[in-house]
Amino acid sequence: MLANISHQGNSYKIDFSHPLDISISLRGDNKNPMAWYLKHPEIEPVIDGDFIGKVSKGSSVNFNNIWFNPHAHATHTECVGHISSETHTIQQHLKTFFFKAKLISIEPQKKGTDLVFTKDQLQKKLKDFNAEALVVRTLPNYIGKISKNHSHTNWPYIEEDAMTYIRELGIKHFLTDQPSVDREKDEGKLLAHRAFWDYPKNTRFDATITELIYVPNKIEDGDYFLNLQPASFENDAAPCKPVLYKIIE
Ligand SMILES: N[C@@H](CC(=O)c1ccccc1NC=O)C(=O)O
Repeated sequence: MLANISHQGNSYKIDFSHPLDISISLRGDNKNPMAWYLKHPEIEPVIDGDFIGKVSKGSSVNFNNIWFNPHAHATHTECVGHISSETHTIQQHLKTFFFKAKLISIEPQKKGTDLVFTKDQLQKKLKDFNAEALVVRTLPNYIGKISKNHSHTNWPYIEEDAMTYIRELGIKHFLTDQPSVDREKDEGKLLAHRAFWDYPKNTRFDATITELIYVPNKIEDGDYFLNLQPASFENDAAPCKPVLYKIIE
């Protein structure tokens, strides 16, 4: 199914029959990715007296409860409500779901004991940037990311001035394969989150950060359209299935 898209004075063609899924599918065992010191999600049949919600145990339907945390376990999209004292939900603030996007791959730089994404690295990759969404794939990239336990790993993070640069480029939606854009243990500073949303000075309520994506190596760096579709939750963050579409012409 082909679509012709007019976007800011330009025409593009994409093929809806070739989606490039960059989400991680959530599972109820320790092969699910984990962060923030939680154990893995649970997907278990409802048990109520003699009833077990499992066809193989005599029920007419499979009927599971699911326990998970969007920030710790799922490809998830968050709004400024993640760091604000007032309540803001992703459902309230994200109202459109299709964006021009750029995918770049960056190997973070060593800085003391940390690995960081710098402004300089971004500037080199985003010279003639013209999109609403930026997807950053961390190098090295490997399939083990879909079942990694990130807790206590001090993952790579975005430096504050690099995130300010991202905001100043007008990027509304930022996607990363890390559990956070900030340092794992940062005494609650959350400098990159604050810089991205410009919180609390000039808050960008319609801007989002999507974390814990996985971009398979077969997807090349370049320009795409992005369908960013968090599930409808009245919460600061919701599980999400971001999907890229290659621009054919
Ligand atoms: N880096 C913060 C902690 C933090 O961001 C956090 C801690 C527990 C659960 C979730 C967190 N952030 C999630 O997106 C800190 O060190 O205080």
